[in-house]
Amino acid sequence: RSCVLKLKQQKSPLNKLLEHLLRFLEKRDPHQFFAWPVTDDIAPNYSAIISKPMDFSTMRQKIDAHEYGTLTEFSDDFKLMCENAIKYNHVDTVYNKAAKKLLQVGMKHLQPENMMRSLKPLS
Ligand SMILES: COc1ccc(Br)cc1-c1nc(N)nc2[nH]cnc12
Repeated sequence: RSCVLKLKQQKSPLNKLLEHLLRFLEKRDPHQFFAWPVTDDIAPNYSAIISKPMDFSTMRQKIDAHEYGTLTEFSDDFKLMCENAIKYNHVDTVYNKAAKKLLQVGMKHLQPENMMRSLKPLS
């Protein structure tokens, strides 16, 4: 029984990388606009305008459920999250601006050649 538990606790290298990247990206959302799903209460008619919502808590659940097979799938959800905020919110809002900034920072660090920059503390 204990060996089964041990196997369960083993994190795959990809999952370790994704958890590190998620923490790195969450730090760049100080207002926590992207920490939780956007509700229609917060943003009127959001669910009618945004067909595929995404947020950091959902991404964490997907990591824990091993739903990301590749780094690209993780990056795609990150881009979707930012693009939703850019689409729903007018260009002169804090949310649109924060999403553009977060997307720019995220894409910089999600490029393989730049990955070492955000992974150095791990090595
Ligand atoms: C979870 O969302 C929020 C939480 C707290 C606060 Br204040 C605002 C939002 C929020 N509001 C809008 N209009 N668009 C978004 N895109 C991502 N976040 C948001």
